[in-house]
Amino acid sequence: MRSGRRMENYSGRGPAVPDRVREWFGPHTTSAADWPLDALLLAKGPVTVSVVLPARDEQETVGEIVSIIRRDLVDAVPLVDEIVVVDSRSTDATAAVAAAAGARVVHQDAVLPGLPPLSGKGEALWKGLAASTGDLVVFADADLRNFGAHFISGLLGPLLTDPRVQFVKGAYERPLKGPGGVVQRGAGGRVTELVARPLLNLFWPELAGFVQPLGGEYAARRRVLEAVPFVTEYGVEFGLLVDLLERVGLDAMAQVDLGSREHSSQSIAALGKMSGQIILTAWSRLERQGRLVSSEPPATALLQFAPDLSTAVSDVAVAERPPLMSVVREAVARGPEVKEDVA
Ligand SMILES: O=c1ccn([C@@H]2O[C@H](COP(=O)(O)OP(=O)(O)O[C@H]3O[C@H](CO)[C@@H](O)[C@H](O)[C@H]3O)[C@@H](O)[C@H]2O)c(=O)[nH]1
Ligand SMILES: O=C(O)[C@H](O)COP(=O)(O)O
Repeated sequence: MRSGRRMENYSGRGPAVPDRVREWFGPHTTSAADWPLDALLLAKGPVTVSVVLPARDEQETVGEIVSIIRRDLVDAVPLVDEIVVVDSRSTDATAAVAAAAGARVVHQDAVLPGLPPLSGKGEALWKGLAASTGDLVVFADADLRNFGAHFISGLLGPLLTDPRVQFVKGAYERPLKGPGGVVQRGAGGRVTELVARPLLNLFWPELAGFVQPLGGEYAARRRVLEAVPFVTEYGVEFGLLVDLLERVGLDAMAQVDLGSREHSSQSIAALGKMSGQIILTAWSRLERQGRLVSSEPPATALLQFAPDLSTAVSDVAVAERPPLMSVVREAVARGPEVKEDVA
């Protein structure tokens, strides 16, 4: 593995970074600039790469993202072999825009149609995994507003050059657009900072060195992704980190600094629901790991208040898809036709 970044402390006081995290961070954290395209192409050989973009109502951004990947990583250099957009029940022109830009579009509910449909981002990713074929799979959100090809090539660097690496997560600075469009550097990622990072530090401190544990840009070897469950909704990234830690160990996980990442922010109410889904995902992993024994399952209804104190109740329950490998094995045992793509 390349030599990476040193971990800097904000101040010398207070509790120290755990040795395990500090030792991991340096050699396992690189920057996109460390992975030039010519070096990646040399390393690629016969390995195939799929980019999978989950998209629900992303007609404003998905076209440009697909076009950039096509132009820079398919036409200019043969780094990416397929671009799959998973249309996640969009009600806008996402599917048409993505197809016009050169992606293969699959509809979330049309992949593995024999299974009862589930919902949310985790389901879109799992279906995208089923509908794609590359040895390496790169996931990226379809709502990025400052997308560049380095988001994809950077994530591929450690996987193409080091056989020990199984999973690579994007790291970045996240600006937040506040009232009046004023951009605050480093203020984005509110669920990350208020929910996910504290949960990880408290219960899976080995994962504390991941700069953006919830980020939607990450890549992995197909065989590893097919061997772990996918939590539905917005629990998917948290669940994958915890499950992959258990399956492959921290030293097979890496991160790459991709610079700055801008996306379309959701409302506080929507982020509250996302937080509920992440907390329930953490709960499920604590239970599964035998670290929490409860007499009753958590409630899954979230009551929220508007400024006029009117109320809304939503269900923040998450479900789970089993490792894709087990589903494909079962389907093969049953007979042909496991996948269907509908453009
Ligand atoms: O039902 C859904 C919901 C979202 N998406 C897509 O998933 C991506 C990320 O969704 P978004 O609503 O933009 O999530 P964020 O508010 O940005 O949430 C952050 O935190 C989430 C929880 O970890 C991660 O899933 C996201 O990738 C990460 O950007 C986008 O392309 C969406 O179109 C779907 O495909 N189906
Ligand atoms: O990852 C997160 O924490 C959520 O997507 C919220 O991000 P935001 O605060 O940048 O909107």
